[in-house]
Amino acid sequence: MARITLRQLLDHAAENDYGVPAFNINNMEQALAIMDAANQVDAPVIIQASRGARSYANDVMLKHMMDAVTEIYPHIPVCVHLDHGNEAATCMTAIQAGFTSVMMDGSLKADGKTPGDWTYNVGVTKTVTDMAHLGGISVEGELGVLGSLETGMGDKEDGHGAEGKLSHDQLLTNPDEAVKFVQETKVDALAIAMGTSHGAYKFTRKPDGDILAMNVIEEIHRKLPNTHLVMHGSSSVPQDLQDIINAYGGKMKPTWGVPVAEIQRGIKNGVRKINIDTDNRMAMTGQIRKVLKDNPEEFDPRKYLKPAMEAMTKLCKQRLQEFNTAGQASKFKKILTPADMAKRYAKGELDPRVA
Ligand SMILES: O=C(CO)COP(=O)(O)O
Ligand SMILES: O=C[C@H](O)COP(=O)(O)O
Ligand SMILES: [Zn+2]
Ligand SMILES: [Zn+2]
Repeated sequence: MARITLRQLLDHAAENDYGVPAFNINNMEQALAIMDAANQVDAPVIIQASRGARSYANDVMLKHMMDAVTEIYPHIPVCVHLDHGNEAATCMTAIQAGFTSVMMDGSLKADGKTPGDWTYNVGVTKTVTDMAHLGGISVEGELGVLGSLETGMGDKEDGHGAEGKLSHDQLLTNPDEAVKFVQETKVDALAIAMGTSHGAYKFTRKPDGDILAMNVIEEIHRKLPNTHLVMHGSSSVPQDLQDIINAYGGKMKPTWGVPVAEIQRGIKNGVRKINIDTDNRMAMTGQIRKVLKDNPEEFDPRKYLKPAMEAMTKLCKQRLQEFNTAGQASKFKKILTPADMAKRYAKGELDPRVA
């Protein structure tokens, strides 16, 4: 049983200079596809479920799927993480369901739409870290609001995201505030805003520094060299996946995602968790479209879900290799339980170290 906390996993990643992709799941096929990839390349992995995933699949189903994958692949450390918790209660019920890590996204209020101010964000995030750490569970916070530096619009493409126009100050995490935020909340990982957004339509052109502000990450890393940084909205939206979808009846508009090279630059500068959902959605959908178009007589779901899973495994494997996560699973000597981690928090061993 190798369910690992985010904190232990990212501490290992920092010591060994790699990043860990956090892939979203909603169903068995996605869970199996991720684990197949992690197993093939000996990588630890983060599997995350959003509020939408929890209501789609049911917490009990998710809990047992996570038990199942750790039983099938006992040698692969798996962190089970809540993506974009909107309030303390959402985080606590995830912990009850067996998650080893939660995101309290206080950059937005509980409605998941209205930007939260400093006092709100620090308050709600600290409430969650205080409680979660007592049980040894890790917490990711977010400072800065995800959205486009091209248009100034928040990202509400998939339901969770700011509505309307945002200022440059909101769209770019302030490095000095990041230091204060980590000190006050004691989060284990910090998600930051620098121009990425959720979904497929991130950039209207190949991003440069004006619209994907990687320099902000570098500056935050200089001030917070010991804090694990998180990049959300980090799908690369590969052209070949857009082409497959469009070749088989899809209608995706031209778009750009986050180039892998920019993520690799982030990993050199403290980025340890990289959130990817859209690329996997596209990989699966492309294959489903292809099978159904090529074989209109087909109605056995396994006939299209199997190639969909294979395409997702291929994508996950590629990212695990590109982020140097591959080869790291067998390096873990001991997986600490949440109870072990709770003792470490209580002793102050895991308090933020601010330069
Ligand atoms: O950030 C994400 C989940 O929190 C996913 O981002 P993408 O939409 O770029 O895959
Ligand atoms: O926001 C991140 C992921 O893409 C999850 O999306 P979702 O809320 O539609 O499940
Ligand atoms: Zn999303
Ligand atoms: Zn996200």
